[in-house]
This record gives sequence, structure tokens and C-alpha cells, in this order.
Amino acid sequence: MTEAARPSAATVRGVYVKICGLREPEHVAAAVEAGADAIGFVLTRSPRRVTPARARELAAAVPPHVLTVAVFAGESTEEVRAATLEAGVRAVQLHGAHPHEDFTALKDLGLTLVRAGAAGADLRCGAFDEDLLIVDAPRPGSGEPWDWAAVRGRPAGRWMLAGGLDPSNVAGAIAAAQPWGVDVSSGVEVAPGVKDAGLIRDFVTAARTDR
Ligand SMILES: O=C(O)c1ccccc1NCC(=O)[C@H](O)[C@H](O)COP(=O)(O)O
Repeated sequence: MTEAARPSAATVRGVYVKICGLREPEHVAAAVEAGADAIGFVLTRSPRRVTPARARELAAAVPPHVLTVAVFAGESTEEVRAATLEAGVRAVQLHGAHPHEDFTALKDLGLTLVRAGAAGADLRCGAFDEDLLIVDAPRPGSGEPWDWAAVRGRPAGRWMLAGGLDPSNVAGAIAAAQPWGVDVSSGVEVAPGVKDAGLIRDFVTAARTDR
């Protein structure tokens, strides 16, 4: 595991929190100030998509203890490599049906590798040589809740729960699934692709509230 994937001080006192799909500097700042451990920039087809150049601008303002993640889904490893290097982030997230070979092909970047997919996939973090695993809804970024409790005890290692989480349900979802971390996008938005600083703060607080 790279240094960037190690839990921060915030993680020691609670679950690891990733806020995904950020597009504006004020929302990046809100996530950092709220104590997020990781923030994601979506570089694939999505209402949250940003260019690699925009991701680079946003990532430049992020302190080193917060992991910056470029999110892809279905692109070739050549495309992922080029966009990731242009964005200047410290982690790559491959969402969906990327084979093990794609992770192997990106290993030499020396970045934190994140594998993301629905609960039907291999749920052992590290099975594809990734550093972090996200167990998500069938449609990433849809904001659709699913049966989080169904995976309790099944994923192993550093895994984040995602899919339909928001400030009002994240504490219950953590209690139900017992993940190492959580990841959110729609649940901290007021419209698809439009984040809200207050919801970001509320989410981080709710995720870290003692249960
Ligand atoms: O967010 C997207 O639009 C997206 C599109 C394609 C692939 C991945 C995408 N998001 C990845 C994430 O890590 C999301 O945070 C995760 O799917 C949870 O989304 P949500 O249910 O909206 O909280």
C-alpha cells in the first residue's frame, strides 16, 4: 500500500470518508475542512465529469493528508494512465468490470489503486492487487440505496461502502454493514453534479458520530 492510502489521523477516530464527484473549489475546501480522508474527481461519463486539467486545478488545493482520486469506468489503461498523469492525483479508481490485468498494468504508476464495483464482485480487498475496495450499488453515482446489511462480514480488508448514502442514513448503514470506510456522491448534492457544502459537512459528521 502506498503512503497515501494509509489511514489519516481522522480515520483513527472513525471511519474513512471519501467524497466523490467534486467539481468546484468551494466544495473541495468544504470536504477538506470537514475532515474527509479522500476526494474523488470523475473523469468518465457522468454529470460530475471534469477534465483532467480541471481535476489538476482542484487537486492542487488539497493538502497531502487527503487522498485525491481520479475515477474511471471502462476506459483503456492507456487512457486511464494519460488522464491520471495529467490530473496529478494520487490515486486511481477503476469502477465496474475492469479485469485484474488493468490494475496490474497501472501498478507502475506508484499510486493508490482503488477497485469499485457492486456486491456480486470479488469482495476481498487486494484480490486484484488494489489498495482499497469500494462496494457500491449496481449503478455507480446513481444515489440508489441497496441492501447494505447483506454484505456485512463478507468484504475483507480496507473496504468502503457506497451507493445511496447521505447524511441521514450513513450512520445506520455503517452500523448495518460495518465497513472500514464510506464513499458518497449524490447524497451530498442538491442536483446531479451540484454539491452542497453543508451536506458535505453533515455527511462527514454523521459518518464519524459515535454509535
Ligand atoms: O459518480 C458518478 O457519476 C460515477 C459515474 C461512473 C462511475 C463512477 C461514478 N462514481 C463513483 C463513486 O465512487 C460514487 O461515489 C459511488 O458510486 C456512490 O455514488 P452515490 O450513490 O451517488 O453516492
